[in-house]
Amino acid sequence: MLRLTEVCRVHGEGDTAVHALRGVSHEFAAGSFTAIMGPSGSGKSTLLHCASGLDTPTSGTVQLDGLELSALDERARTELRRDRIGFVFQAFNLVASLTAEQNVLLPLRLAGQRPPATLAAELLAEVGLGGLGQRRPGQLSGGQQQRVAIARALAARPAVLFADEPTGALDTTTARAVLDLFRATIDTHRQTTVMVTHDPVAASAADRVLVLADGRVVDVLTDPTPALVADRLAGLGVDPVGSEA
Ligand SMILES: Nc1ncnc2c1ncn2[C@@H]1O[C@H](COP(=O)(O)OP(=O)(O)OP(=O)(O)O)[C@@H](O)[C@H]1O
Repeated sequence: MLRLTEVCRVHGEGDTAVHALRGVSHEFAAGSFTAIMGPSGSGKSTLLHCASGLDTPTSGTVQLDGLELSALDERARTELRRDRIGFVFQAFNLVASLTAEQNVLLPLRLAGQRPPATLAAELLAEVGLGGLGQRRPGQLSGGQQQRVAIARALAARPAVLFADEPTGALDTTTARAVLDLFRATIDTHRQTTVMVTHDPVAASAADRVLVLADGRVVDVLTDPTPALVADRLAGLGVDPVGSEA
């Protein structure tokens, strides 16, 4: 389980200090799928970075399965990110010169492991890309590239998967397929999944939606529908369609 307790993050000091998070507490149950929403500047990225150990809270704690991230030194935190946490980004971040299979195995290889030759093909088959393992990113569609990125993120069988606008660069149908893939992999592997999104439709694929405003959790929506999410955001002055970058 991933637990945030009174997490605050202040950028800068004195007059120019920005309070990006102002005491966020939340438990992300093992195997749950949570979307993070909120107006621009409300602290979504900062929350993702603090929860994943990429950034350190100014105060408060982040615990993954009882292990407190801020108590670890930088090296131990890097190892924890590598072994227990997966990341998926809007821009896919694949290496253009490598094949899909090589991209999927790259993090494991960089960690000094020698994964079995069949692992990449298995992971790619799992995300619906069986037979495309020898293609390079430039020979794949956007949705297929995001599937490669998801297979790569899942290669180490992480406890938590963080996704930052994973459908932001995809058309509606492809986005839906990627969200369905998240759900299928959660059902199979039970990885806790946390996704930042501006899209109420994407958010409604999650079990619950955490709504941030001005660095605080102002709402938690369970069994979200696109209409409910859009309505809640409109109440915060956000135009969900207009805010979709
Ligand atoms: N490195 C930084 N230095 C100073 N201020 C920062 C830094 N990173 C973020 N901030 C500020 O912290 C606040 C929260 O930023 P954050 O990026 O977490 O918001 P967000 O909800 O992800 O926004 P968006 O939807 O626009 O991506 C903003 O006011 C932002 O300007």
